[in-house]
Amino acid sequence: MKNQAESNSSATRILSQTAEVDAASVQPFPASQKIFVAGSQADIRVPMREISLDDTPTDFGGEVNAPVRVYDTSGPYTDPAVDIDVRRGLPDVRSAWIEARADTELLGANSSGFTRQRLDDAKLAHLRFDHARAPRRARAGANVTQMHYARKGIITPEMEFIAIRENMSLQQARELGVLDQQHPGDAFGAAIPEEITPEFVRQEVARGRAIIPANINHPELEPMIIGRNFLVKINGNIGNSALGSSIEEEVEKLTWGTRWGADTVMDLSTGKNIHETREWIIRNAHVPIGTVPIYQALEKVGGVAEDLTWDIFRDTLIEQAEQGVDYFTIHAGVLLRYVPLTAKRVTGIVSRGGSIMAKWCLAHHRESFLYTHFEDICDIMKAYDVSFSLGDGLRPGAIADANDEAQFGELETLGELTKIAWKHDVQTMIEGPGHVPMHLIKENMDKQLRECGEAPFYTLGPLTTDIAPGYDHITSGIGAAMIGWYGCAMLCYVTPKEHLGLPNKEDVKEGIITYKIAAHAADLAKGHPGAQLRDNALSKARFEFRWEDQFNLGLDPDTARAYHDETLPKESAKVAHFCSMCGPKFCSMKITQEVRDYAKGQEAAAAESGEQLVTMVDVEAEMREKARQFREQGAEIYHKV
Ligand SMILES: C[C@H]1O[C@@H](n2cnc3c(N)ncnc32)[C@H](O)[C@@H]1O
Ligand SMILES: Cc1ncc(COP(=O)(O)O)c(N)n1
Ligand code: MET
Ligand code: SF4
Ligand SMILES: [Zn+2]
Repeated sequence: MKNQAESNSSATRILSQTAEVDAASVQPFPASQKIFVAGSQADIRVPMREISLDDTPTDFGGEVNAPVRVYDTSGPYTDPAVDIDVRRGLPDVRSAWIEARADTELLGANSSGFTRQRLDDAKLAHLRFDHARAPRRARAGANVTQMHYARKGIITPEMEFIAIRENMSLQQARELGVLDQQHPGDAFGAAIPEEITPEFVRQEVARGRAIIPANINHPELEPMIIGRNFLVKINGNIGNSALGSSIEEEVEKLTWGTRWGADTVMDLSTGKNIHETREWIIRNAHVPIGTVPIYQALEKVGGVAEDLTWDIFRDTLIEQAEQGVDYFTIHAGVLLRYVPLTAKRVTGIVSRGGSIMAKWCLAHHRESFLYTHFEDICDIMKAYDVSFSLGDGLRPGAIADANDEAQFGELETLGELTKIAWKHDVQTMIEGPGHVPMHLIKENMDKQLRECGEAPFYTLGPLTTDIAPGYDHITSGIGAAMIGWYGCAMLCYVTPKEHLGLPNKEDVKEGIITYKIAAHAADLAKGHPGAQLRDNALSKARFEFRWEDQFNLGLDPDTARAYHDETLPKESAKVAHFCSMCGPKFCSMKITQEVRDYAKGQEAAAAESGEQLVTMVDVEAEMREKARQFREQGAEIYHKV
């Protein structure tokens, strides 16, 4: 793979002719089929992955195991019916829905001066994406946010798509009887319904408790939702830096990251050709894309924070909104009076956006233009439906700095800004820390819910200790699982390279899998309906020594299979009742099976002789349980589908 410097120097290499999709990102998942669940109109087709399972071996009962449907973030890349060409971009999902609302117009030209300048620059021809879309904007006076429609009582196709997606065929699973055991969970006051309906999605968006990041200029997007009463989501960060990476590598990180489960992706590029890199990313992204516009604005003023102006920033917002960015991180809560509160911190201000704004504020001795122009920013957001991700510019970057006055002062300001954004019907989530020891995490969640009127929280980790550089996906995965359980709606991943360097494609996968684990562990602990289905199926496959099913039901089948095969590569080992951990004589699950077989034989003999025995099965308890299940299912027959 070429780096940026190399690809710039090769005059013959024209990206719009040569770029190729990453081959690994378009492989089908093993034993999986891409299926689409239909909505109320033909063009609402909700993707899911269906994993088919082997029958249970006859010595375990010989039953058929129903296929398991899982949430699918991999998009058209794993759809055999779609011919992927990254030079053309992805198929259109939403344009007809957007047009049908009749409140937007296609523009004859881009509204951003910077965009027009880039398009006119002949020197950029070799980097340009050839199939840019004509920009769309709200008609004069119109507000095109999902929150605005929700508050008017309108259920959009996006909302219906999301309801089907979040339910993940839970209803079908219940009918098949595969969800016969799930722990109730403890959701700390979240209000997760038994079934997600389009009307529930609308209500949550209307009251600001959930957001649907979906810019009208990003019609390739498969709608998803971020909110405490929905499945916990994860974000993966990508993007170049001054010291490395190319457009192709970044598109590769995008497709690789969403393959493994990224629900949204942030392009945090700060290096060369930020505009062109983003164009390639968005046109090839079926997930929402977030950015931090102040990074590119700083690039435009040569990296001198004091030289930033509202005009440059405003043009950058419009430039990015017309490309299709779905959410903007805006560090508008960094107020002058909070900056001195960071003076005694161990690591000061670790947020890039936060440090840039702190510098500007001190240099001008004024509140930042992000704060003073906040309502002007709202006006731009609602003309394209870009969501706010209010940045935590003063988050702690060290365990010692957690939950300090600067951090919590900023959070209070973010609460005030949330209310202003909501006045404009602009969708809003709030960014959170950072480096926080476990016992101080819950206070972050509780304060955020209180200050920000339950707007979704979106946290970086948190990292629960500072002592493991090289393993910060783990130090932060621990905190992410905890805060997800407490009610955080989206977990921003941290890769093993955190604090050390720019993550590559492998780091992206490592970070995503770690965060899928954290998010799912949180869903389970919250008692999210249906969350335990996949666990139950995997545990059953494990106990029945269905090795292929155990691999295929996992988050990373490739690694699971490779680890198993490292010591027992032969095909015959795939039916063995042991693995190389304990070997055939010490396999506890095998011995359990022998205990059960033995007990069965004993019980039969005792029944004949009339002798009293300790039995494996409490017959009366079984009957009571069956009666309870029957009552429960009976109630569900009348549940509206
Ligand atoms: C806010 C967080 O964003 C991440 N971050 C910042 N820039 C990039 C990039 N180009 N690629 C991936 N992650 C990035 C870091 O992990 C940081 O902690
Ligand atoms: C969860 C999350 N992700 C990304 C950023 C942006 O980075 P920065 O604040 O360093 O500019 C952030 N503040 N919070
Ligand atoms: N690791 C830092 C943090 O915790 C960020 C460094 S890169 C902006 O937020
Ligand atoms: S990750 Fe590296 S460049 Fe970024 S703040 Fe930390 S030390 Fe500085
Ligand atoms: Zn850090």
